Amino acid sequence: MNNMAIQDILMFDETLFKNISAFNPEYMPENYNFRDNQMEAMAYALRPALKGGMPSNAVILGPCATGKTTAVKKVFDLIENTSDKIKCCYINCQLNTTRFGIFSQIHEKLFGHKPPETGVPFATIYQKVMKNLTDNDTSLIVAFDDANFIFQNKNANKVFYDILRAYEEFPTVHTGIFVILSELEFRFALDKNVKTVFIPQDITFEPYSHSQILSILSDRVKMGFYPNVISDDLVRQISDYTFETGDLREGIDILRVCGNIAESEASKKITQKHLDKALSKHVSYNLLETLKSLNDKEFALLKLIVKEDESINKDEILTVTKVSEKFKEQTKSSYASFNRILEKLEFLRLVDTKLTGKGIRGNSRQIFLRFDPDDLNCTDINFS
Ligand SMILES: Nc1ncnc2c1ncn2[C@@H]1O[C@H](COP(=O)(O)OP(=O)(O)OP(=O)(O)O)[C@@H](O)[C@H]1O
Repeated sequence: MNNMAIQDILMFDETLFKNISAFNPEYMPENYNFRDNQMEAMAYALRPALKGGMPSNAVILGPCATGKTTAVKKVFDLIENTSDKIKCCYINCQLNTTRFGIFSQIHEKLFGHKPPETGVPFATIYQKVMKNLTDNDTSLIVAFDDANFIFQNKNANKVFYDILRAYEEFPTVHTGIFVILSELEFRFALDKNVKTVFIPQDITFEPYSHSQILSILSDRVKMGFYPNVISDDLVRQISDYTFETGDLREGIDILRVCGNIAESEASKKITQKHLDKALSKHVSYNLLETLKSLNDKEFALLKLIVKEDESINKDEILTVTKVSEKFKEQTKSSYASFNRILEKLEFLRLVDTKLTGKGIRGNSRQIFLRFDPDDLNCTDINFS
């Protein structure tokens, strides 16, 4: 392609998107329906803190993309616009799993900047945060989104105690936590980990019905595209697909991909052909996000498993021992470190392992991939 053609693409300013950010994962929809009961329950939990009392803790539970994060952020915004007596801090636990990391976020919320990364002990930051809350007579509510990631780090659940038991050292400080979880099994893990101090109420986000999905996607179309860019029939088809996958994010993302395909063909409308193309190259949004969240070593191990899995014969199995030896050779990691990384990949449901009944004391384990690497060919994730 010559430079002129590339410039044409960049300068081509006819767009189907009125607001392309309406299809971004972090977009805050103004029109937010179907979650009034849950948002009311959150408001009731937090209300005591407005009057100088102790807020209630809550577990916010529901499958992926049922609006939990959006609802919490909306309630937090409403609370902070109503009163300066409550500071609400939202933590993405995929990005912050250590006590220090989490308290850095709280520090930033209160002081407008993070503490230095090194040289300041955790206790100093903790004292500073709690003293600020005491001096200003403010309560602290912390929402832990995707809190299951915290259980990965053994020390991190101490952070729940750090927050919930603050009143023992700082008697006037009122604190509460919202724990956001998308799988019921983590609810039990949470009980096991912090039972003694954490007696939460459950706020449940049920999956959206077919008609609710259609309504949400139709709204998003109005926000994101110019009028008449996409027909009702196509939006209905995308809703059907979304209902089947059970993940609203997929539907929102397919709308965006359809728009991009139509635009790349200089079409003024999205057609059936564009939708078919979008669906044929669509890869699960969750899978992509999970893969992108891996650090270098985790990705290296996954890559090795993909490679080894491709190279074995149909009648062979891929064993943990074989992969661990190659991984140690490749990265000079210890066996403990390999095991930790493998556990994380299992936890993220990218791989699975099972005992084969063979090997020493029948302890040999087989590794399986839980996704098809070929599905990722048209993405920027590359295993080769
Ligand atoms: N009632 C709704 N109206 C409009 N958009 C919604 C609604 N519920 C969810 N969404 C949209 O769906 C996407 C996923 O929502 P959100 O991140 O709040 O879900 P979640 O339950 O926290 O998901 P996860 O458990 O995967 O983190 C976002 O783009 C959000 O804007």
